[in-house]
Amino acid sequence: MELKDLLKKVAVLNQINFNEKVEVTAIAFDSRKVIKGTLFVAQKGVHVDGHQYISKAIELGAVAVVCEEIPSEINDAVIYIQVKNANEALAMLAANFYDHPSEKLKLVGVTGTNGKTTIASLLYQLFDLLGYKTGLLSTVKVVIDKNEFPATHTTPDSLAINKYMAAMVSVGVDYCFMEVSSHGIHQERTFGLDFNGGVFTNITHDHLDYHKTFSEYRDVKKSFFDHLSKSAFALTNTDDKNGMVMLQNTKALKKTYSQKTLADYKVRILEKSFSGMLLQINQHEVWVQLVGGFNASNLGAIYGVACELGVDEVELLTALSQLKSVDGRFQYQVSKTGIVSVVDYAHTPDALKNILSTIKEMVNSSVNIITVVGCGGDRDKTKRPKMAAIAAELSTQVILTSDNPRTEDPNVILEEMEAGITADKAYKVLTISDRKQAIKTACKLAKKEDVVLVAGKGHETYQEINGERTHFDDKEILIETFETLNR
Ligand SMILES: CC(=O)N[C@H]1[C@@H](OP(=O)(O)OP(=O)(O)OC[C@H]2O[C@@H](n3ccc(=O)[nH]c3=O)[C@H](O)[C@@H]2O)O[C@H](CO)[C@@H](O)[C@@H]1O[C@H](C)C(=O)N[C@@H](C)C(=O)N[C@H](CCC(=O)O)C(=O)O
Ligand SMILES: Nc1ncnc2c1ncn2[C@@H]1O[C@H](COP(=O)(O)OP(=O)(O)OP(=O)(O)O)[C@@H](O)[C@H]1O
Ligand SMILES: N[C@H](CCC[C@H](N)C(=O)O)C(=O)O
Ligand SMILES: [Mg+2]
Repeated sequence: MELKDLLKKVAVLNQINFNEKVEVTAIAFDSRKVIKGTLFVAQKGVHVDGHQYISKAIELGAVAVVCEEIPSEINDAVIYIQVKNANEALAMLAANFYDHPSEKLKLVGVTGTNGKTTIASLLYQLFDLLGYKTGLLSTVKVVIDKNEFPATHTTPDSLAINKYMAAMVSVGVDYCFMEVSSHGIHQERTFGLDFNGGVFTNITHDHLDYHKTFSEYRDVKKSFFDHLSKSAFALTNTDDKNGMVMLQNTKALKKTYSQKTLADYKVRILEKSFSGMLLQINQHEVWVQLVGGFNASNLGAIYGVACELGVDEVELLTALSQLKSVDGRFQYQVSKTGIVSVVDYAHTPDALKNILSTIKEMVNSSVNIITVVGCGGDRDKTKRPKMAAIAAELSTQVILTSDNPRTEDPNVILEEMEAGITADKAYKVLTISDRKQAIKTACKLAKKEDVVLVAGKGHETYQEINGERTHFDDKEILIETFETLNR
């Protein structure tokens, strides 16, 4: 593609050696991926400044460089383009390179601390059931119609987003549902995408290592709605105290969903059990196979999105009742001696509180709830004591364990979790750093009808220790353990 076409709508401050006819064959923001004919975008990252790799990129064949600061030494054979914000420039370049695929899809983004994967994946299932070709960008996987690809991020970089969306367009995908993480918004990964709608789930404690304050984290989420267009809809959860804040400055059509207050999409739980819930959504009754108050809320959002996208209500209700739980989100099984085990991706204080409250509401008071939980390394440290305290408050017994220690010492993470346990709860808490042993111990402690909750990893099939990932699957270990124990 010629450079002039690639640069459309990119806010250029300055150019050196400019030649609009130069052919660009690829775009890269990582110097290690540069090949001959590439346009290299230098981004200021969290760890290093991409500007220091400009010469490496040129060595490998970059013909043009987009950067925020022009280097002091210039190569006459290379074009330098200065921009104010390299992340935004990358997003525009990617959209131009792939011919604006987001404009050719009906695209809905889901943001919030918890529920993004659940809502986006269930929307994928729903529209697939309704017979549409559908795409999904989620924490668990990327799906292009029926083809699945592993996900690297909740919200991939803008180049990958546009590439995936172009692939969706090329196979005739109509609808695309994507998770929009706060990192994604802050790093402009979603900049310039043409959203038909946005959904806000909730905002609670997470990622305060990255965003520093809660209000900064909230404002980043809000900026997603600030940028929606007039023809899009903005659907918010008014049960969250920041729900209406998200819509304050949006030009989009404002819509609400709620379990507690009057809303455009109002949900009530009429009946609940481990096998599903009877819901009332806007005067319609529907039996769903998902459980938990938070899923009733998620289904309110899904119903709202489908209605805003024009799906027929009768068709919608039938399809809603067919939705199956998402991988690693409240996945439960019952052992042959009647012990219930639940695997859930709850890795924030709020999610852990919700999942435990949901379990408590569904069992009688004689049932023991044994929770196995850890906190990830190189992530927000302030959630550690909070998650341990919640587990101890709402469980009969707690086993604190490891969850992707990454580059941190697992024992230090566990000490930081233990700091949240008050003396009166200490009797019910064990610490077993080895996650497999922790799960096995929980299974041994459980009796008929007791519930073993293994929280934090959900769909993940690895444990990351010191940068190395080894196979680890909570569900597999539960099955294996119950089999070996013959319980
Ligand atoms: C903290 C964070 O968000 N980091 C993301 C960021 O990396 P970074 O800022 O650390 O990059 P860096 O290493 O400082 O490098 C800066 C620049 O130099 C370039 N570089 C670097 C080295 C080199 O040799 N050559 C070169 O050109 C890099 O490509 C980059 O453009 O930009 C990278 C490229 O887009 C991302 O892959 C990376 O995600 C990392 C892997 C990550 O773990 N991100 C997590 C925290 C994240 O984004 N999570 C959210 C969801 C969380 C949630 O909702 O729960 C997500 O959307 O997945
Ligand atoms: N609407 C909700 N409100 C609160 N908790 C929820 C909600 N939906 C799901 N959860 C809980 O939060 C956990 C994570 O849910 P989910 O994976 O859908 O969130 P996410 O926003 O995609 O998270 P991530 O940012 O890590 O990708 C679930 O396993 C469940 O315990
Ligand atoms: N998207 C979240 C996932 C956390 C999952 C948990 N298992 C962990 O590894 O900390 C993050 O990257 O912070
Ligand atoms: Mg997710």
